[in-house]
Amino acid sequence: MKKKISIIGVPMDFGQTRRGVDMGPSAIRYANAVERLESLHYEVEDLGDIDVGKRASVEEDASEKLKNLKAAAAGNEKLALKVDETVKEGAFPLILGGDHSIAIGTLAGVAKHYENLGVIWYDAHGDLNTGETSPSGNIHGMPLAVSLGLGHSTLTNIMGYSPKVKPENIVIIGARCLDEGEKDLIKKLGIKVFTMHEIDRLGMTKVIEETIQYFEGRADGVHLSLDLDGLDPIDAPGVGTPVIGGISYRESHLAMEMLAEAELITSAEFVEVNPILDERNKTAIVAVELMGSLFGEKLL
Ligand SMILES: NC(=[NH2+])NCCC[C@H](N)C(=O)O
Ligand SMILES: [Mn+2]
Ligand SMILES: [Mn+2]
Repeated sequence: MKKKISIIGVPMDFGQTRRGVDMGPSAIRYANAVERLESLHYEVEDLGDIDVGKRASVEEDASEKLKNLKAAAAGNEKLALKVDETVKEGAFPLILGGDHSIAIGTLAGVAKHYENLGVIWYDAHGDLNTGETSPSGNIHGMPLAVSLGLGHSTLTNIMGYSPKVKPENIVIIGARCLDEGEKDLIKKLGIKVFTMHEIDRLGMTKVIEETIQYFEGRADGVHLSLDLDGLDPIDAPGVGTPVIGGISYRESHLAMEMLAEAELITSAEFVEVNPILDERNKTAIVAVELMGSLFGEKLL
């Protein structure tokens, strides 16, 4: 039977302050995401974009540290409902961002269908901040904490349950920029992290082998949350918070190919593509190429 992939775009930019990341879903579609997956013999349904509203349409509380909190929460509520529907239907949810705050909605919609949802957080950052530890107030730096049940209740309560994931079911890959509070939380909760140091030292093959092993017998599904800034800015320049010294294009393909072979991933999102900061849509094109590998594309 042909597996069905349901694509959901989320033109969200409330989670940070740079403009343009709301155009990420369009840029990824223009890079032929649907055609690419269809060529791999999947049934692909593009459900269009979630209506996240305009910046000025919601009145925000001026004393709130979390920027655009109400607007971000409302958009994520809608996304969570849509994702929930696609999982119920038996389709593979593939979410196109948008800034990384959308992982709050994605995980809210996915995690209720699993006893022990695993999460691979492919990212230069930990996104483990709360209002107390965040240096910026940007919600895109908080989604993993929120999914652990930490942070503002407006966000943790989305879909009416919390936490969405357990610390022992998370693997972070590509970290090279962590705030102090995030480092403390990682140590306190014992979250598994492959920093760039481990990737250099072990090689990506070993990193993904260990990741797959780690989830064996532990997780009943695994969500891949891929922030394009996990890659080196040379390969993925169109992101709002680039950090040099990242995962290479080749290493990323290898990672996706190994995950495809292991048939581990049950939902995925590709986030932080900002066409305004990009070079000739390069970052969106890389995202689509990685999707190809994740869904089993091979040269021969
Ligand atoms: N999804 C991202 N690109 N997150 C970047 C977060 C940067 C920084 N740690 C912050 O909390 O503001
Ligand atoms: Mn990041
Ligand atoms: Mn991120």
